[in-house]
Amino acid sequence: MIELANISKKFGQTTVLDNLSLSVMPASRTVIVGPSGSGKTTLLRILAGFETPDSGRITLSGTTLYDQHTFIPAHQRGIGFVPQEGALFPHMKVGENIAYGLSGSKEENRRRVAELMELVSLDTRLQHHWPHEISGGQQQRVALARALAQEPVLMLLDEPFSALDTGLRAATRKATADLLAHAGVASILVTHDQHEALSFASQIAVIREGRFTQVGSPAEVYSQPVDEATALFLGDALMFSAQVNNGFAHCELGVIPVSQPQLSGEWRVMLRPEQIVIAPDSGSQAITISDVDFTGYLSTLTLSSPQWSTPLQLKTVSQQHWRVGMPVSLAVTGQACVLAA
Ligand SMILES: Nc1ncnc2c1ncn2[C@@H]1O[C@H](COP(=O)(O)OP(=O)(O)OP(=O)(O)O)[C@@H](O)[C@H]1O
Repeated sequence: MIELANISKKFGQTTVLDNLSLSVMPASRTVIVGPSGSGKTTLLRILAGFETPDSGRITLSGTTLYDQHTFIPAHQRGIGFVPQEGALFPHMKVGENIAYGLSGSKEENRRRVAELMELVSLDTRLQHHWPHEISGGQQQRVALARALAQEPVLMLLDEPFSALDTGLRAATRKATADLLAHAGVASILVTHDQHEALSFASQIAVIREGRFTQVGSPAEVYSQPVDEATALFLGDALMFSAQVNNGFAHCELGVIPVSQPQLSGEWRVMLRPEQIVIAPDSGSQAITISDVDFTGYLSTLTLSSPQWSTPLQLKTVSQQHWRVGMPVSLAVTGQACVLAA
């Protein structure tokens, strides 16, 4: 539905976006995730029409929004934009904020505002409040309702939940995802929070230094990251040097099947911590717990073995019976991922 092809952008001498291409399907949820300064906001602003790229092409449902000869301005793109906090006009009441840009009669607009407030689960009585009189989560819903009022086919969300505390953030994120799915609106969410990315997305695009390092489903990008930086960006990971052949990695943890059986040679391989099962074991394996860092639901165990060059740190669900000095055995479930770099 929206296609970006070879989008590049420089600010002065600095390349901020470097030849980015991406396809977003109708009614899908794409998340662009990457560290601070990697170009996420710049890309969203280019899509919205607030910024012009230096080269490339953007099309929406077959219509060219940008190329060397075309620039469709923001208000004609049919794209909604919900920025970070502070999105509401402070001098307008909630209802006026939502109605901003509606072109119907007073009565029609009043009805539409009420409909939109219901859609985003806001009490319609709040329309008479000033933005500063409502909570951060409610303000974000107002911003979303205002963007939905334009009936966009694509919604751009620039870290819209970042000012909310953890519980409200997860609830608002879920409500927004459900709402957009119900309305059949495709969305592109920008975040530097990996949990948010994995939870919201049907497609994740990982961006680093203005380039997409990987685009895929959350499960794919999480379990099959292309490189160490992408692996670590999306969650805890254990990396090992391994000799790979015939579909197996031979490493300090033993012999583990790999997900890319066509590869052979010396590689780094990755496991997610939940792939490792720890059991008390006084047998011959001689792995011992040398430290337990208890943080509630999760603990970080330091595990040592005379056969290993360095101890292994493993974040895992806490167990009461763990003690320093305890002998354990490890079992690996699933496949290790061979990392390209
Ligand atoms: N208008 C501008 N003029 C000059 N440089 C800019 C401009 N806008 C952004 N930049 C630079 O472009 C780079 C990418 O910025 P951008 O805001 O797109 O990153 P981001 O990934 O959204 O970061 P964050 O997660 O911190 O919001 C940064 O180095 C930033 O300083």
